[in-house]
Amino acid sequence: MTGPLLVLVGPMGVGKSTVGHLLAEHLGTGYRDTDDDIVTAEGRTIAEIFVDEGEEAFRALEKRAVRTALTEHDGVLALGGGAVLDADTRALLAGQRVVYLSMDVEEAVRRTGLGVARPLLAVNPRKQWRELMEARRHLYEEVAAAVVPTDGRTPEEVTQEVLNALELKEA
Ligand SMILES: Nc1ncnc2c1ncn2[C@@H]1O[C@H](COP(=O)(O)OP(=O)(O)O)[C@@H](O)[C@H]1O
Ligand SMILES: O=C(O)C1=C[C@@H](OP(=O)(O)O)[C@@H](O)[C@H](O)C1
Ligand SMILES: [Mg+2]
Repeated sequence: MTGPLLVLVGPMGVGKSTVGHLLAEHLGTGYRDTDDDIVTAEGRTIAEIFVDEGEEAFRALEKRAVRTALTEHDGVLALGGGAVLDADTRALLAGQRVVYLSMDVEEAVRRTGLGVARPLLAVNPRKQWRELMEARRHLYEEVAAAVVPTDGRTPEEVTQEVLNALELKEA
């Protein structure tokens, strides 16, 4: 199997970026995040892209960024929370070691707060998060080889659970 050592999916704020960095450290490999790739390539924040061009345009950039990263990167890869909405992306993930980091709604609201960094949660985050999860939960489950709940766990504990779930040894 080629491609990343593992891929993290899950909703906004679940800790994909935080845990992804820790996993890369523990595994002695590189970390890559498709949101960061898009920001670097575009020279704009995710929020700016949403405001300037809308979600559809962001999804097109995201789709390309995920495909490129899956080809180029052999370490830990974190995707944006909505990447699994795209059917072609889900097909590409079918051959990968994908971990779904999950959490409940109260934890989600605590972690994402009310900031503007995540435009999809800018108004009424609790309701929006519930609706997003209704639409996405089955997609995360579909692509995942393992599900790791993060509620009440520190990023370090989540990292260990991911390593255990995939039976990966630390470097
Ligand atoms: N296991 C955890 N417990 C508590 N807070 C966490 C945990 N994982 C991440 N966080 C915090 O939640 C916020 C979102 O984390 P982030 O890694 O950016 O999530 P994602 O990339 O999935 O959107 C950050 O403030 C981070 O410090
Ligand atoms: O769930 C989503 O649709 C999104 C998640 C974000 O990434 P994180 O999951 O890393 O916050 C980012 O890609 C964008 O704001 C849209
Ligand atoms: Mg992230």
